Amino acid sequence: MKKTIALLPGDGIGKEVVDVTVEVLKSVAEHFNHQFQFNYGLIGGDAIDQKGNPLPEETLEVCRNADAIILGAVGGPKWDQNPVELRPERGLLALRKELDLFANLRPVKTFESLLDSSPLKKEYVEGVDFVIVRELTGGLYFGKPSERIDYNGEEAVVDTLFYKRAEIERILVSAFEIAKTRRKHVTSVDKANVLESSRLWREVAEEVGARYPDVVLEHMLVDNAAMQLIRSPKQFDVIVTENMFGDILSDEGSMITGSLGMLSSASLSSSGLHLYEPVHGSAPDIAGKNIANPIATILSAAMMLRQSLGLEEEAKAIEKAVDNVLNSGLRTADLADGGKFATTTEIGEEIKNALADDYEIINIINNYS
Ligand SMILES: NC(=O)c1ccc[n+]([C@@H]2O[C@H](COP(=O)([O-])OP(=O)(O)OC[C@H]3O[C@@H](n4cnc5c(N)ncnc54)[C@H](O)[C@@H]3O)[C@@H](O)[C@H]2O)c1
Ligand SMILES: CC(C)[C@H](C(=O)O)[C@@H](O)C(=O)O
Ligand SMILES: [Mg+2]
Repeated sequence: MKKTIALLPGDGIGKEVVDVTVEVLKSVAEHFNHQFQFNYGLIGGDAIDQKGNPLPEETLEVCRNADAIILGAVGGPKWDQNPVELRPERGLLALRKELDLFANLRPVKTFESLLDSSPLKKEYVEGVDFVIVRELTGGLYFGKPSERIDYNGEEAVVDTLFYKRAEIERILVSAFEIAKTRRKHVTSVDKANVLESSRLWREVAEEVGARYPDVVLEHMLVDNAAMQLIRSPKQFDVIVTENMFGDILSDEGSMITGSLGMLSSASLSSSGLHLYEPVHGSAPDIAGKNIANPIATILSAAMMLRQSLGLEEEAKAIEKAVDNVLNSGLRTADLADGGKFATTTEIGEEIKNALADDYEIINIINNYS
């Protein structure tokens, strides 16, 4: 199979984790006889420095001509004082909007070998398996006005939480469709006791829910949801929520697995061109040290193989290799609890080795069948 993958490493550890992920994908391509063409694009701070624009037109073209997109992360202190249109995050938001990447899936699933790495007690995290379906192209992130204003001579500021009914409906439909393939339970998270946007959200959730009689719909206020994620995370199957609530709850959810460096994501569009990225950011505090955990990005690549390229066996091979490496006790610093740790590139190498062992087994089985 011949496929084109757009690579947008971005800033900070984004580059380090994407580099390692590409090596893993090359190994998969070689062994499963695929041709992956990797086309790079600039985004974020790097793009501002080189092109004066956090999302240059060339990058959009690279994405539009690809079968799928992998992104590292954007941002860093170097650009934090820039005017809003020259902030790295603007590049990512513009990309999400341009490509209509409205459904952000963030699976939170614990790994047996990492049960002791979570700050939560083992009995609370064992068996946790839910997915956050985060609306990604609306809400507070995109509503206008969003600006500083003069309010009767006083400095003031306004951000706008804006949703069209259809935008709420399509993300809820996505959540229910996903729930149908899982444990058939949707928790719709909102702040309906305060926000009008949440009251419309709840109304639409009820309407969409009625079309899925086999799926249980539950509403939960976001402050309670933040608490329930820690108190009893196993109760969740599919959490669907608006853009900013999803951003916050997914970073919180990541700690159930032990580290933000473990959480992968897929941003799905209406057009079929999807983007895959770790949930974490550019981590300026550890950038350039070769100590970042690349697993979130590697698992995002597995999601890409499954969802965008239809390569289920290859996706499973990566997930199994990650599992094997973690089972062997190897950890990046974020999971090593102050003990001995492996570097970003070492983890990548070990995942490639684990893949190679797996291919060998596949070959042996094929030769005997
Ligand atoms: N999708 C994205 O591109 C994205 C996401 C979040 C934040 N950001 C940007 O990243 C910059 C830094 O933001 P932040 O520090 O709040 O969030 P962050 O996610 O970059 O880092 C938060 C903490 O988690 C650690 N961490 C994150 N990923 C890790 C990994 N793979 N391995 C080990 N440790 C990891 C970091 O070292 C840091 O201590 C900001 O400019 C922000 O806008 C970008
Ligand atoms: C960098 C930032 C714009 C982004 C977001 O808030 O969506 C990030 O935190 C994420 O979770 O992907
Ligand atoms: Mg975030």
